[in-house]
Amino acid sequence: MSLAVASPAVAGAVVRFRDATVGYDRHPAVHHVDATLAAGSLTAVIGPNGAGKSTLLKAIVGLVRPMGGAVDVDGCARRRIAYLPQQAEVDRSFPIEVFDFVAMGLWRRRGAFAGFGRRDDEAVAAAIGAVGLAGFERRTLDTLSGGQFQRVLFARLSLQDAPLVLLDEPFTALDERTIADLMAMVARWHAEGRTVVAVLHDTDFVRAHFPQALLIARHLVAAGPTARVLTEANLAAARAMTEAFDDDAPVCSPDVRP
Ligand SMILES: Nc1ncnc2c1ncn2[C@@H]1O[C@H](COP(=O)(O)OP(=O)(O)OP(=O)(O)O)[C@@H](O)[C@H]1O
Repeated sequence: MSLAVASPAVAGAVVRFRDATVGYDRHPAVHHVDATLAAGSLTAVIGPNGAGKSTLLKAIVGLVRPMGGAVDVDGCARRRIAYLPQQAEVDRSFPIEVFDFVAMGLWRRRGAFAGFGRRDDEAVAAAIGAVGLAGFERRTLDTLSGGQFQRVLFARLSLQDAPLVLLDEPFTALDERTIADLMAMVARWHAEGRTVVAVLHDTDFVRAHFPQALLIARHLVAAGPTARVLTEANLAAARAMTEAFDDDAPVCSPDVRP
């Protein structure tokens, strides 16, 4: 399997959280976040269950609007962001073949009504081959294993050629080989200059592979170089903050800080 497909350098996007409070039905899930993800950075978002990690990614994509402050993306139109939701949120009962599903990555880039030429077919086949699934082109999604389906999702993401890639728990329930292959793709996107953000739970894995980290527990605990963020003191603070959080708390005033 070859993952070493050369690509030209890409200008990565910049993400800025400016006193951002984001939530649902006027109940904040994550409060007053100030942080910047630099162009070309590779950042892990880490924190306990319910800390607001997925909510932060949805705010970047524009699926959830900030209730206070702002979440700005420079250098990538929101529709061009390559976003991988948690597996549980992806419906694969739709009867579509692997080839056509991966080809949707090109549509995201060019618009649904652009013509499809031979070079596009070759690009789709190459993306499927690059994730080790050559020969699976005509299989329908519902016949794939969980790991194979995740590879298909990565193939589609790679065709989007996006300046900003957001991955929500991309390695959950995968074997070591699949994690290594997909992490190699993430590292390559980073090397190409893209800005990459991944929600992860495994702190050792983050220390080994992610130079930047953002630790949240309903509030921002720390952001910056991973070694300075993932300290025992910060991780304990994150646990304590989540345990203290009251899900039935009244609507947050954007002016009140913790
Ligand atoms: N669609 C929604 N409507 C209402 N509340 C929601 C919605 N999605 C998430 N929440 C709430 O927002 C809070 C943060 O959820 P979020 O999914 O962002 O956490 P997370 O850090 O990604 O958690 P996990 O590690 O368990 O995936 C939780 O209290 C959750 O119940």
